Amino acid sequence: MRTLEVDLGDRSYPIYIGGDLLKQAGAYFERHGLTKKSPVLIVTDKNVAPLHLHKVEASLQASGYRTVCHIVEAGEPSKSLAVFEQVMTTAIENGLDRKSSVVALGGGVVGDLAGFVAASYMRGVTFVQMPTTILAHDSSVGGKVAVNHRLAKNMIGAFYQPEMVLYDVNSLQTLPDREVRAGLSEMVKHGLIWDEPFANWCGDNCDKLLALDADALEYGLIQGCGIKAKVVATDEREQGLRAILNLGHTLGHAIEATGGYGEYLHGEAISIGMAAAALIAVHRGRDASLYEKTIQLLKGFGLPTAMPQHLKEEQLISAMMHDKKFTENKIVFVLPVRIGEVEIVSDVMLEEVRQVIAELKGEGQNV
Ligand SMILES: O=C(O)C(=O)C[C@@H](O)[C@H](O)[C@H](O)COP(=O)(O)O
Ligand SMILES: [Zn+2]
Repeated sequence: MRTLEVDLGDRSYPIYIGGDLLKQAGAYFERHGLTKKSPVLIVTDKNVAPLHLHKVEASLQASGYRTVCHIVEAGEPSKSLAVFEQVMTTAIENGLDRKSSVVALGGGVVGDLAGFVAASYMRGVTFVQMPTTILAHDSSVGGKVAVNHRLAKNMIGAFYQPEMVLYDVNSLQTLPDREVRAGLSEMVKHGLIWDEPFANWCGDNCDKLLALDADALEYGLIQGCGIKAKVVATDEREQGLRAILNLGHTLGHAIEATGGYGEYLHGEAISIGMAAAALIAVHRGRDASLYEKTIQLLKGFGLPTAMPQHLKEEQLISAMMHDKKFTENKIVFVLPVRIGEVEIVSDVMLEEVRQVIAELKGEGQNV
């Protein structure tokens, strides 16, 4: 088991990464001094519940905790205000109080939803992240919690840090192939924004990662979480540096919203977004090899890098304009400088984006 620290002063917290941690949930709760007098709400989804819920419940109950569960539909549509209200109802009806904890057992959707419940219930209760996907190595660290609005992704939310992240890597072994690839998209992103050797390592170990080789996976997750933890510790509330974690997300979020939040997984959408960012950078004078290397890396993981034909340019542009990254009439883009380094730019013109959308449509479908 490895422990990484997200260093945020008196709100610092550990990320525990290792095997069979869900079965030890009760011991970790005790280690963190979480009270046994108040109920614990576990939020999970219909895919994760049959696989992992019993382990967490059994462990917490064996340690003397009273647990309550709320199981949502799997998938992005559960990140909605309607589902948020349903989880709140469960919390109220089961007598959660200010000393209660909310556990997110699942991937990014469950983490963001449960985190926003934790941040809002009685103005904030203890939040514990138990990620069960590769993608969640990114989303479970850093405290961004939110639900979506029909018009734009993650529009209603908060910065709310967890008490701990309990990352049981064994839980990844049952992930469907599509989820594996989509999760690795965020891992590749961490290499692209921060660490060229790690980006190269991802490329070299693509087959092992896709085959869920335990050692490769654990190494990749430790590196990815480590990069994320460093960036968040430097700029918790995204006043500057933290925006680099948004590589691929400007267009990526627009693709998710335009696709109705059901068509593309987050990791797939940001893969196309990362290809777009690299192409914009090349149009602005970076070496063409930057785009080639980026898409080679993404394609190695079977990730899409072409813009789906049926997504209308105007709808994508309009979705981008509703995004948080649109301020003072400018769209903020994270653009690669080279592999392992990015810059945050706010002077990308709509014409440049239109051109790239058109060019990436010409790439054909390559999922
Ligand atoms: O933690 C961050 O900061 C990120 O940007 C990580 C992203 O991968 C993640 O998808 C995040 O939720 C996007 O945040 P948003 O502020 O653009 O909604
Ligand atoms: Zn993301």
